[in-house]
Amino acid sequence: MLKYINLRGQQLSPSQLRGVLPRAELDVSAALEGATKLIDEVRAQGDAALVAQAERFDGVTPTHLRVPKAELTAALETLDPKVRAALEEMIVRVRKASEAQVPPATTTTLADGAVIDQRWMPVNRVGLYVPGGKAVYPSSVVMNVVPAQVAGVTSIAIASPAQQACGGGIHPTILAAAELLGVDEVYAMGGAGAIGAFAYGVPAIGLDPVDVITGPGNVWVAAAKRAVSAVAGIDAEAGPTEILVIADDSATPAYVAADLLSQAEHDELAGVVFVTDSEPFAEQVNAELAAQAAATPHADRVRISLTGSQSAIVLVDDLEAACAVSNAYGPEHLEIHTRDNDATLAGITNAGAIFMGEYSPVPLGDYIAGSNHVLPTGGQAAHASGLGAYTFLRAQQIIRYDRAALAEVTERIQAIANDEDLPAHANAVALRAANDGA
Ligand SMILES: NC(=O)c1ccc[n+]([C@@H]2O[C@H](COP(=O)([O-])OP(=O)(O)OC[C@H]3O[C@@H](n4cnc5c(N)ncnc54)[C@H](O)[C@@H]3O)[C@@H](O)[C@H]2O)c1
Ligand SMILES: N[C@H](CO)Cc1c[nH]c[nH+]1
Ligand SMILES: [Zn+2]
Repeated sequence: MLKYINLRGQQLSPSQLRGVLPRAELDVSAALEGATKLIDEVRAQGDAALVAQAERFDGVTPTHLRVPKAELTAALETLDPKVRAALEEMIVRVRKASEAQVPPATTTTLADGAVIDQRWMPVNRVGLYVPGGKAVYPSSVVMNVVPAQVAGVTSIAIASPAQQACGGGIHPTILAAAELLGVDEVYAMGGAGAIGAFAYGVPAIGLDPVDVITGPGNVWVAAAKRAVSAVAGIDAEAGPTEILVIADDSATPAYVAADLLSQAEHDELAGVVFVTDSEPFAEQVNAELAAQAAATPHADRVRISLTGSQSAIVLVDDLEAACAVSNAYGPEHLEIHTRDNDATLAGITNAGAIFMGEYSPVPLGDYIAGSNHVLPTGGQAAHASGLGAYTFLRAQQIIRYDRAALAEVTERIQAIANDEDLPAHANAVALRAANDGA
């Protein structure tokens, strides 16, 4: 089912590894031009472009671009109680874990009367994207909204594509999740156009520009976030899902295969990579995968994902080499199924989230572990974090020096300022020293 890349007996550098590891042909860079055109349409034509894009890509005219409050209320009232209970548990766990992501304010005293405070300020307004193309993602409402609320953001807008199956409305479970969390600014708009609408605003529907845009999405959404990132802050690009599993022959083939399959069902562009030091075990997992893939409801999508250029089994000499492969790839999700999982973890540097052992599969993190499922893709785990309360916070330093503390460093400031040929800087402190008779 998965093709093999055999790296045994080779000592490759991280950049050489990146050259041979699988990646999707349609990546964010390739989608950038198309996404930018869709954003430009929204900038120029506002709501008319959003409606035209929904008709073109979602095959439906949105009933309203701005969802009326009554629809949100009705969606929660009619929500299946079991789904409501699951959402509520997810909210509780994600909120607890997100609260641990707010750094404390600090005060550092450098000398008498010389103090630097650091505080963490939430941004004012955010636009949160909730995907809704091949699947609908009420869980992403929770994963976006809860950390924003924990950070203290007061103005929250949500966007999700209009659904043909819902007659041009947003899927009711998404609306119910928004209502459960007390968010009532919800727009039926999807893809790159929705990201453009958040970044630049759409006055005709009362949508003001936001400071930060977060949330997962397909390659067009991820490209649009990159395109607007000079205008609004973004989280990681969080594009088509990826899973990389490191396993040795102590693991259970059916579990490894099921977890690989779980992420393949998101998108034909989903990346599925399995790294192992055991060829017989690789064959068992591949056979399991073929059997499970044939029987899964989204078999067509899964087959395209598993056989695409972005998916493979990578054979390595040992688990140290497996970690090197994983670090070079920088997966969104890394699962570790080895005899000594913590020893393997010690070799890992780059990953969006790490799932340890047979009983911590990725779908646990997708829904209810308490961790956030909005995670960096396309190798961005090398420099980016998953979504968290910190995504909505800015560190601000507050400088408090009194007269004596400034006098103590005046000479040093003058020395550096003059060396940089910035004498007005030197003068600003010299003036105070002169006034104080120093
Ligand atoms: N990395 C993460 O944290 C994470 C989390 C959850 C989901 N995901 C990913 O989110 C994605 C969800 O994708 P989806 O498609 O189901 O929903 P989506 O809402 O992201 O995308 C649907 C929208 O894409 C646009 N679109 C569709 N075809 C297009 C085309 N040819 N050109 C331009 N725009 C087009 C349309 O505007 C449509 O409304 C999947 O790839 C999934 O793997 C990622
Ligand atoms: N696996 C996705 C993150 O890449 C998140 C998700 C939401 N629903 C199901 N799965
Ligand atoms: Zn998932």
